[in-house]
Amino acid sequence: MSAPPLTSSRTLYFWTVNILRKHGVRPRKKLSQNFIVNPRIIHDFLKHVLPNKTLLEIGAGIGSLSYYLSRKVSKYSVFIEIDERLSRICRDLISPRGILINGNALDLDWSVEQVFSNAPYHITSDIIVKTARSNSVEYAVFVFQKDVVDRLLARPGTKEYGRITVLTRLVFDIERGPTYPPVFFYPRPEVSSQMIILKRKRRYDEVISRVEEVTRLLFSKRRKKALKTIMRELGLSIDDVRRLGVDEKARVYDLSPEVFLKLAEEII
Ligand SMILES: C[S@@+](CC[C@H](N)C(=O)[O-])C[C@H]1O[C@@H](n2cnc3c(N)ncnc32)[C@H](O)[C@@H]1O
Repeated sequence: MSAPPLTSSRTLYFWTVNILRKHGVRPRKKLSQNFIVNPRIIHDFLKHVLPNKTLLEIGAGIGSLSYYLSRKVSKYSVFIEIDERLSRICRDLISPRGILINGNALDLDWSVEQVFSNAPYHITSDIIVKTARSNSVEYAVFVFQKDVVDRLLARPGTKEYGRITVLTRLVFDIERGPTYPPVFFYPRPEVSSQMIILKRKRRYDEVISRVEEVTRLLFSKRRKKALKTIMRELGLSIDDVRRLGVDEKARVYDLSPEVFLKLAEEII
């Protein structure tokens, strides 16, 4: 099979549509199958590859990105695709050093150092949590729907701020990448997408696991006064909560990631 052409969006678009047609594949919406048809996204991903580190791509699709990722790393690379119709196509495109697995990425072990994905939108939160929990992963580059990136970077006290923001901010340094309009994908998704780069700054340990538990308990009451909610849900005294720097007037969703970390350390 010919290499995915990166000369123009027109050639990559026709290459993609022709392969899908040749194999009789209709993209499945419920698997978030929106393929990259603009080479700029592939170039942007490739800029971030660390050639001497093991690599995983989640949702390899027909292999447009996998082809290049598998050739850019000198160590082994793994490509996971849930849809058998697509994994058969992708298998022929990745380099002989790459391994293609037909399966659900969420059920498999991610023992690699870097993760790349034009992510299937219906499982973005699961992907972020699994990336955080997989300590071997030092580095991850994702394309998500733009509103997901906004949530990861949201400030306390905003409606986008939530559990996933707290977890991501504690575990990773986060960098916002370029934005891509729907026309960069086939079929076109409804909204724009954005690249995000995550660099691990902290291991997922017992404390971070406790942070997940604390945010689960507290964010179910996100608009309630933080002080009372913490006392009730975590069984801490008013003095303990004040000592941790929780403002009397703050609501749960006003608390910074660092305060959630202190709460987790307090109850461990
Ligand atoms: C947005 S498409 C990206 C396809 C390709 N990497 C590209 O960029 O053109 C997401 C891909 O993830 C696959 N996928 C969806 N859920 C998955 C899962 N749980 N595990 C592995 N792959 C999955 C879909 O079948 C689809 O091919």
